[in-house]
Amino acid sequence: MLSFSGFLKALNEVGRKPNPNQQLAVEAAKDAPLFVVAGPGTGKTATLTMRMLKLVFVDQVEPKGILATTFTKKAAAELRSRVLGWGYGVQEWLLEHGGLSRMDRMWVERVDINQIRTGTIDSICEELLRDFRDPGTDPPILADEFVAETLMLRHGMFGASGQRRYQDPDLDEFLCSARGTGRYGWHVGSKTELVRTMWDRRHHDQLDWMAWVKSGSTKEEVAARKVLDEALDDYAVELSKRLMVDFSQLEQTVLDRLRAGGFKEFTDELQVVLVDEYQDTNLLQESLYFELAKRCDGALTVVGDDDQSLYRFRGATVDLFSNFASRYQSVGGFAKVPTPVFLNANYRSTSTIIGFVNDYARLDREYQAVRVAGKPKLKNPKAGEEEDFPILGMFRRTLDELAEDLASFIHKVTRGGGYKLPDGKVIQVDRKNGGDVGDLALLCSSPREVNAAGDSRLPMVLKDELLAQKEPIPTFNPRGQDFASIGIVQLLGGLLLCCLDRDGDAEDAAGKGLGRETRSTFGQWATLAEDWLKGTAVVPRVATKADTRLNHYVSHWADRKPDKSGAKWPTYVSCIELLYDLVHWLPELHDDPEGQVYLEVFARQLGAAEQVSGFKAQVITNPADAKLSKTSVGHLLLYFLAPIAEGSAKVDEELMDAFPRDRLSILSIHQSKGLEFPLVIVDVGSDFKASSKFPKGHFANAFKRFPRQPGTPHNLEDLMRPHSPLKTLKRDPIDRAFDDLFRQFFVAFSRPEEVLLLVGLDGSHPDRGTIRNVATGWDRDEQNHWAGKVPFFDI
Ligand SMILES: Nc1ncnc2c1ncn2[C@@H]1O[C@H](COP(=O)(O)OP(=O)(O)OP(=O)(O)O)[C@@H](O)[C@H]1O
Repeated sequence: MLSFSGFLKALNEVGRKPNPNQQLAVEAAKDAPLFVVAGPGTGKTATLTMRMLKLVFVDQVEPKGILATTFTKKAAAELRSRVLGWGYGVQEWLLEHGGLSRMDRMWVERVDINQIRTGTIDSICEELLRDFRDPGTDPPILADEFVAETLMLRHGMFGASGQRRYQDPDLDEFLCSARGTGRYGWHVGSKTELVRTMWDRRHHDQLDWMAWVKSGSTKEEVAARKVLDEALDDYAVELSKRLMVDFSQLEQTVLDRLRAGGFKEFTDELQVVLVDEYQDTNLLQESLYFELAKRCDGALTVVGDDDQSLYRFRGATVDLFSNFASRYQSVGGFAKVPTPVFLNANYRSTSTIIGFVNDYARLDREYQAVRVAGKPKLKNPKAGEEEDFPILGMFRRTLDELAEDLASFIHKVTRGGGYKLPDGKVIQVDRKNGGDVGDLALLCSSPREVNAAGDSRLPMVLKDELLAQKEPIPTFNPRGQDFASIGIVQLLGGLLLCCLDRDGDAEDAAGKGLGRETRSTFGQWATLAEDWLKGTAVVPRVATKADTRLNHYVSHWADRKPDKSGAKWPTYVSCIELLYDLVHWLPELHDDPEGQVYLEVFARQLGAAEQVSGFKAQVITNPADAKLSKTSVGHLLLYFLAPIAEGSAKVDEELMDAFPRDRLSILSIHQSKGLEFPLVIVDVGSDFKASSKFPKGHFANAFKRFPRQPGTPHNLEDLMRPHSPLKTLKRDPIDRAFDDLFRQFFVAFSRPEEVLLLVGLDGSHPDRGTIRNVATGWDRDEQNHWAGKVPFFDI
């Protein structure tokens, strides 16, 4: 058997060397349970990869006996590429220079690294259902986000028989109070999203659903829970009619089958399970992992960082990670004790940034209670070797001043001669070596361009300022606006309506299934498109003008008349053809990176319509059967265009996993998880104005900086957990809201490699303002730790 030192040598030769703590995790015995607590940039993926390769080459575990999961498709792809890249490298080196015994050589020669199973938990579950199905059965079809959202909207919220549950006053009140943030932006799309979150939690928290449904405390609440239950039932029925499962059902199905002794071929081979990003695991997933671990003698490695848990709103339960060691025994039922391993050498950031992040994590005394005990500080393995800039702060009196100065800073750094600090150091992207604006990112709690009152926020004002620079710098922020309110989206929607249903017949026929608001939105879109076609309307941020050929195209479509004489309009046309024909005339949707994302939403929603509607997104033109023709178009309105108009189909984070190099990306902090940039700008307080106009005790935007009330995820936890095996949380919901804000800024502050710039208005400056804000040094006891000793350099 190859020795561990022989393996390390091979790893070294391909340029990889675990540090001492990483080595503890890599070297641990095959069946040792491991609890790896890994701070930002400390080589989680690298360590997991090295451990898997050690299992194969040293312990001679069959690759197909190894299962590794991570949180996003992108992270899973990165893990796979490292396993294969490093794995083949090690294999080759061992065969050429490893001095292997005959037996070891036979093993190394035949082993196929490619058989290691890696993926997200969902992709693995899907794979299991596909690869290990009972003879004669088909695996279920996976309903993606767009399909699930559409079915919940059309059949859950509207109701298959036109119940219009979204208008039910009891349900409305119940949902709105669970949401807890008032009625701004409260429409059928946001209701559907919340109902889907509850559906997910029902599974994620392994709820006793019927007990929950019956547990309302007032007459109205009991009624509301009943309507909700019916909505979820209808949704489930629609999925099952189509032989579909959504993500929650997928995991539940696999868990049930595992518990019943299923997937035997797979579980007989399984030897080790490894899980990345375990801090964002939910109870359903924990149950799955424990169930899998039971099949391999408890050989479970989990890796994560409680400080970076951000997905409470999707049912993540950070305590499952923090308390892993005890849960492994008490819930998993294993006798072994997991070995804790702490990874704290941060390879990403400069010493100054690492120091700042360390202090930040320790700033709030209360927060320490929920951090993993014994967690060491991050340290810099290459301290002193690199250029180190101070943390920077840019705080201004007004939003306009801030945006102007920030745009000028960004211009200097990326297009000009650099930004010079008083000590002579210059901050500048390295354009000769491919550096560009994409080396910078602006992280905000929300990338929205306008606030609830309709006023411009930093992403909007900065965008305009950047375009006004000597060399204009475009931004990339596809989530800046409500999808349905974007000009090009409305125009494309309107053109589709003009082609599909110019006289509104199909809309009238579909009438009951469409809300009044939806029909009025359709009307606005169609008018916009018609005026634009005539040249009498401009569409915001659309430079293209309509030409006669497009006018022709739309007329022919609307009349279902081919433009070649003698030709016959086809009986069946797939709507995707229409979509791409129209897009041809709108370069904004293929040349512009934001436009490409918008087009992807249309394409995905059309894909969903194709899967869920009886007409498979076909437009039928049959003069002998006008009703059928109308119904086929009606289905496109219901399943393709209405979800867009109703705010239910939108840009989700998965649609934008690559960022253009020549634009400034504006990201939510959630989206930045797992990413790194040379220079990161964090908006810590551009939304918060201190004004004498505000009455004392006015807490504008408090939930984003110093919560006075719990947020939606905390409300949902309190509402649902009493009926979950997880039981009611002991920690106060406001404390949980604070904990989450500290985690959010911990993630933001740990993204940069070289430069961290905090920006905000003077009211948030620790010395100049009094606005309570956990991102600028305040703890929850209202003490400002940064006052008088500001940890950044003001520019
Ligand atoms: N032992 C090591 N020696 C040198 N460099 C290392 C070592 N371990 C990791 N690195 C480097 O550190 C960087 C971060 O590693 P990796 O991508 O594995 O981190 P991560 O912990 O998964 O990141 P995060 O969780 O913050 O997204 C990479 O550039 C990687 O090559």
